Amino acid sequence: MERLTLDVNGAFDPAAGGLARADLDALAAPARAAFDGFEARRRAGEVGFADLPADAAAAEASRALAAELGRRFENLLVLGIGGSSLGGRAVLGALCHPFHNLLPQDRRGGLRVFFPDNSDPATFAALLDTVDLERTCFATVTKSGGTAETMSQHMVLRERVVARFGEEGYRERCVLVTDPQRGVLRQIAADERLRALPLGASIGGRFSVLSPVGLLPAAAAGVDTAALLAGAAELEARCRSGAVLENPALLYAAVLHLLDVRRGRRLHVLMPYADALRDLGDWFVQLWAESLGKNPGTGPTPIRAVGATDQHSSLQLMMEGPHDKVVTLVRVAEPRAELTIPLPAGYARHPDLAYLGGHTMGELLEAERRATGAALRKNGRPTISIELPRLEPRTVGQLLMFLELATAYAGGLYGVNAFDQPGVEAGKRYAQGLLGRPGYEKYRDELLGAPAADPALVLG
Ligand SMILES: O=P(O)(O)OC[C@H]1O[C@](O)(CO)[C@@H](O)[C@@H]1O
Repeated sequence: MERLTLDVNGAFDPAAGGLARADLDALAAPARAAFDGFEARRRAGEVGFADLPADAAAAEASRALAAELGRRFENLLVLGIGGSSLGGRAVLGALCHPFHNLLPQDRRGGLRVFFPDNSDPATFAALLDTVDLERTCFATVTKSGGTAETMSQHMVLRERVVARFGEEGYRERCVLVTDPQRGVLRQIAADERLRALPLGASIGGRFSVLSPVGLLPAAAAGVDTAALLAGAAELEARCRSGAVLENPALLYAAVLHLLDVRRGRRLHVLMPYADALRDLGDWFVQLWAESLGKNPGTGPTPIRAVGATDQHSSLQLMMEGPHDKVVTLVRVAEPRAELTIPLPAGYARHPDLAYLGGHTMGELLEAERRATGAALRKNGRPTISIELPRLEPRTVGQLLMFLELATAYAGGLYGVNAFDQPGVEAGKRYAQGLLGRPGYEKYRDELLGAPAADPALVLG
């Protein structure tokens, strides 16, 4: 069976300053409590992400809307930020051709999909000037409906589209994904008679990749979302035990937690040896950081890296810097494509290069992964290994659900609520005050009334 494998031996290696089995045994009861706590919230209907693979109606609605858009348009712009963008981007990165958007339509098998997830006008203006608006539709994705970055993009694009194609043309081009129960976008959907897919109240943004938030762009790009969800369901079914050695996501959460609190390894590096999982690293960073970084000063720091690229960048720090990191190395056993490295006649007499001849690039990447793991452990740095047989919708679905469940359990182990993000609100309030949002005057005044900066500390 094609399934994800987790190997935590590298976290128990004495040479790597790893854990003892007794550490894990001592965590059995807290791990079970974390599992039970999550399951209780799930049963109460508070936290719904683990049940998304079973939501056939949501999946079908996403597929149907994607198919409809695909018949009429060539480009899809996904307007969203954070969890309303990163999940879809991770799925497309993992499963589509690396240059999906550059391929001709007959080789793409779906729409071109863009994720302009920032309110940086330079990028957004360039994107709008580049795509053919006639052939472009857009999905405005925001659970709250009020995210300034997303809604600013929506309002800019809406104006252009209405100016060129009229209200009817706007209605054809714009779809929404939002919470059907609350938020201003729900009201706009009704007022403007826009098609909207629901994002249930129990699905937090960063846990929404298997909801219409991730499924709509994935289906639009041609990903087999049924297989993606089937893989997620398979992984969820493997995680129905509160016994740490019977539940892979619970074991992963437990080992990372123990390495933090017992060994001071509070920087958690996720390092896939596959370019296709680069964006998944960004998705994981939001998942782990927003879920676990909570008052009062709790939480590990997630870091994303990519092998072998980061062997020539941050690896030096991981290898010899502070003993505060654990590296999860992700292997994809069978690369999507393979290239044999030829040995030109003139190179054979250079032993520094000749050894490469006849190997495949996949063999090189795999040797680097094995070697880097071994070197890290020998240097006193613990590692964890995750392996996928290959990158396909089922295995990627497994990986997504694995990391989501691990995050939920880790919340219990750290004693924090993994499903809120109060810390991001303070900055939003100040920004909205500066922009003149009614009711936010006191935040503007507080910001502008802050003690004057010391000019001696400003150079330039
Ligand atoms: O989907 P929304 O409500 O626009 O939120 C976008 C993102 O903003 C946050 O609320 C804060 O960064 C994230 O949790 C969320 O994924």
